Amino acid sequence: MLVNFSKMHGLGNDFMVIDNVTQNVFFSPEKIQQLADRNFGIGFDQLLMVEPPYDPDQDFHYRIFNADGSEVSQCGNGARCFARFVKLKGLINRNKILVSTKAGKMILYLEKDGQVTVNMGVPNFTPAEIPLKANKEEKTYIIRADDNTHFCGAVSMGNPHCVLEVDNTESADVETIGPQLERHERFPEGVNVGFMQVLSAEHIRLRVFERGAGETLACGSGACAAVAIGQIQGKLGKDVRVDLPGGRLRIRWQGPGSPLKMTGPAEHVYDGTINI
Ligand SMILES: N[C@@H](CCC[C@H](N)C(=O)O)C(=O)O
Repeated sequence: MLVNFSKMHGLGNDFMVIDNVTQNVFFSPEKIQQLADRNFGIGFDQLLMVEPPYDPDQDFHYRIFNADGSEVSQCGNGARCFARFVKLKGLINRNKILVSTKAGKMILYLEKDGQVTVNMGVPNFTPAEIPLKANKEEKTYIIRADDNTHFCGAVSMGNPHCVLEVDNTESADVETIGPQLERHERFPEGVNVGFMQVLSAEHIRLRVFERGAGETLACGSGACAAVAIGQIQGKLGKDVRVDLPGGRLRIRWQGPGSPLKMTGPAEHVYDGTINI
């Protein structure tokens, strides 16, 4: 069977994107791992499947799979690439796109300057809904791993995130602490781990060790999580520039109860066909 796909990226967080509106493609977790392999496959952090809407008031449904084959409910950089993809492929001709994911509904806007803005919904700090094992909601949780104590904020952006403040993202021990917290027993579904350096109330640096993919050049939902957590901890303002290894995002959040907005680029790299 021949499968058409596009290779895309959002700030170097890269994707294989499949139109499952006009095709009928199914991959097992093992097949996804094989395709994600950077030496033996196409190579990507996440696979994005664009599907017909499950709900009549939406334009599309969008499924997300990590490089390890696990299906997840949110991907911020992927959402921007999804919006660019459906327009590029003529699946829609509007600049406002309504989409559902496993996490709920999102609204995406293709901006005149080529950037994409995503309404990421309301950040959810309720421990059971992140999910995080905790007796009560806190701004900062103390988590012990391998004789080390970590102070981190936690939030669901439709997927689970914890964020640690560091003095310098360049020297942060992302490779050790990332995997320790990713599968920590306090996070029953695993967690994406952000390392945030606060430069000012309007500017942070961020590295993210992603659940199911390892450290990526950028994580959109991770950037949203860092700003939401930084704001409730009193460190950040309402409009924040987030510098990730792959580039910059703008995150705007009016505070608890409001939806958070992310703006950034979405790039098409090439189209391909594989014989499965
Ligand atoms: N790269 C993404 C997040 C992808 C999913 C994540 N690894 C998870 O397991 O929740 C983004 O840009 O948000």
